[in-house]
Amino acid sequence: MQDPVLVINCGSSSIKYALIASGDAPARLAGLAERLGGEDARLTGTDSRGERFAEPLAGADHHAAMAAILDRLEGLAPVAVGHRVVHGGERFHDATRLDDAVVRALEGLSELAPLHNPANLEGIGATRRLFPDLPQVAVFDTAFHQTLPPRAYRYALPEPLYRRHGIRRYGFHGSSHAYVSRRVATLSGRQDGGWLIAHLGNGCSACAVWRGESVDTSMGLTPLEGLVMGTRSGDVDPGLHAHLARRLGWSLERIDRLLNHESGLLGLSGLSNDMRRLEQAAAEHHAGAWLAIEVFCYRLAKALAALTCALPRLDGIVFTGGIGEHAPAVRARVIHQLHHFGARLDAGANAAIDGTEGRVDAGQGPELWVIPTDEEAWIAAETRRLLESPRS
Ligand SMILES: Nc1ncnc2c1ncn2[C@@H]1O[C@H](COP(=O)(O)OP(=O)(O)O)[C@@H](O)[C@H]1O
Ligand SMILES: CC(=O)OP(=O)(O)O
Ligand SMILES: [Mg+2]
Repeated sequence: MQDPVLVINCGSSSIKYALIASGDAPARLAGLAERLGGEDARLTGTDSRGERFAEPLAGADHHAAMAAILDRLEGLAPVAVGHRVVHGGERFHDATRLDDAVVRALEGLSELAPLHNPANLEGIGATRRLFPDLPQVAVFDTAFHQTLPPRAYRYALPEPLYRRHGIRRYGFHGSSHAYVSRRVATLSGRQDGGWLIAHLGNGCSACAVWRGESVDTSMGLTPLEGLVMGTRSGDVDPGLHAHLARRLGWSLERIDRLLNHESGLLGLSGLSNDMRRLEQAAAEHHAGAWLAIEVFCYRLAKALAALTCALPRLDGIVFTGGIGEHAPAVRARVIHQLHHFGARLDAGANAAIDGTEGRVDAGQGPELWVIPTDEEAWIAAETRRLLESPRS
């Protein structure tokens, strides 16, 4: 494996990793350490022979899980580590080499992405201790959205809140939107096109991309704005916060927990945050599961329709993320609700595609694509780009 970059995507209770070689068809080893901190923690992945493995990691924390991941890399020493960092705030516009001062600045941004940045910092701390001599790079979810114009990134709030406190829309999932928009431009041959990307994972966001640049997106100051997600509410009336505080005496922490952890698909269905589980339950006539899927799809279609305003021309729509890649019924519902844009699915192609790249429109209206995202490939490429640039 040539000059491999280790990519770390640290969540609150999981670490996704990939060791990605350089070259046109880069080899990779990848895996997932999940349920960290619990007795059922485990590490699963693919080894250098392409075989799947599963290893129990009972009680392991992030540091112990990182050590187990390194054991699995079988002596393939990385030349650098690239980290996903969700929030770069006003200060970080591009991939940045990590040192003590950058880590301190990232700690200061944690309150803007409380589900994500603290976990990203755990991963950074663990790998800096394990590899004190390797260059390490932060690749920000917010970086791709640096091209948003003011009309898209400003809230209708008094100007000093923006100028003095950085209260603006930042947007997230940038590595995914960047990777997928490059990929669809290549596959479709439309480098200059206008695209809508729907990234539908546990967190969900949509992005309008014109000529390769993000021009608007559904997430805002924090990764809570916009679409309905697994456990996050997405948009609610901003008056809800004051109402809950006055009527129910709820604290800010309680409201934060409600909107980040107890809402979305989970809150609507009363059953699960997992789309697979909801589709099964809906097939068995569970009313909450039906409603959750209906609200999820309607709100997504409405957001995509609104985002067309950011594009001089709509060439196509791309679905990605676990739900976007694997749930044909969700794609079908959303496209049906966008029929007045001329969007028409090929039902057979839509049903057949599952976790692979392909076009699913009926040959008229905007092109419709499914493209599996690869945030790790984007982060590895950005890490190399930074380290190979003359200024690094
Ligand atoms: N076959 C499937 N059908 C429907 N939903 C699926 C399927 N496979 C995965 N998903 C959904 O994808 C979501 C997780 O997306 P993923 O991109 O893996 O998450 P993360 O944001 O954690 O990377 C879950 O809601 C899961 O149910
Ligand atoms: C920003 C965000 O929502 O990330 P994730 O989908 O990994 O939760
Ligand atoms: Mg994700």
